[in-house]
Amino acid sequence: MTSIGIYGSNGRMGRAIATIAASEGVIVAGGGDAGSDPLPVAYAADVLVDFSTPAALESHLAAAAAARTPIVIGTTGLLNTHHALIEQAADVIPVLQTGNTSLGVTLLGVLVREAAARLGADWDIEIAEMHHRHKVDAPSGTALLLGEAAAAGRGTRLAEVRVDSRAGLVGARTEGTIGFASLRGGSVVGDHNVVFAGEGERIEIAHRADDRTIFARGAVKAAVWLAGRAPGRYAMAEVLGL
Ligand SMILES: NC(=O)C1=CN([C@@H]2O[C@H](COP(=O)(O)OP(=O)(O)OC[C@H]3O[C@@H](n4cnc5c(N)ncnc54)[C@H](OP(=O)(O)O)[C@@H]3O)[C@@H](O)[C@H]2O)C=CC1
Ligand SMILES: O=C(O)C1=N[C@H](C(=O)O)C[C@H](O)C1
Repeated sequence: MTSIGIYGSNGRMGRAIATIAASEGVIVAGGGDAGSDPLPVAYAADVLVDFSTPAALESHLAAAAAARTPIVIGTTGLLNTHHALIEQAADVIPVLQTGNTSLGVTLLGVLVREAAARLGADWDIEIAEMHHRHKVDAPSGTALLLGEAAAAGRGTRLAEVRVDSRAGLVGARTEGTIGFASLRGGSVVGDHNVVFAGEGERIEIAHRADDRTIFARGAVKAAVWLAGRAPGRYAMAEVLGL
């Protein structure tokens, strides 16, 4: 039976993950939150899940690497420096990082990549997301994941074509860019809409999360799947067999 340690255990996601773990016979070996030492739980658990804050990621990765414990990272708002630390950690432990652990969004990423690959660069790609009023990062990790998928479908890197927001006299749209728009309000769990806008027609592919259970279920599944793997980077699509 797999045991997990939860970084961000008192948060919205941490609590949802503990509930799903209990219902699936996965043991919660411990948790960590602001101000706690991440090392004891890293040694106590078979695998760690991190749904906390980017500022804590470095210490969580260091603890996971010291204890040689695999880690699933769901925390969003990550910078290039965090991604570099994740790459380093993956030399010694299995790491799975994703902006969205749900089955629906993981499949959406595959569909978006495929659509972007088949449609010409004259089809403009825009990604809109809406989340609850408490969310602190924008664009959402999911929107960025979908943007990466679209960029990959076009054979480019998101960093080269990303436009985060528009306000004022910004000029006409540059062909090949991928635009993002973020809305915040109420209790919205997570809505994402990818728009492919062509001349005279438009394709929209959307995902709506009704409940955090979908992320928690994916996180627990990923954790169980990751335990005992060789060091390296892994993807949610592998966990789900997509
Ligand atoms: N990948 C995915 O599928 C999903 C990712 N997320 C992401 O997960 C993250 C958490 O979301 P959510 O649960 O809603 O956020 P919450 O604000 O509800 O929870 C954050 C948790 O992180 C803890 N925390 C804060 N600072 C530290 C620290 N230094 N060390 C350890 N823990 C710390 C908080 O502890 P304390 O209460 O003590 O401050 C709290 O328990 C966000 O980045 C969010 O975008 C969310 C949903 C799905
Ligand atoms: O903060 C959230 O709530 C969510 N965060 C993730 C993101 O940034 O995409 C996943 C989900 O949309 C909910």
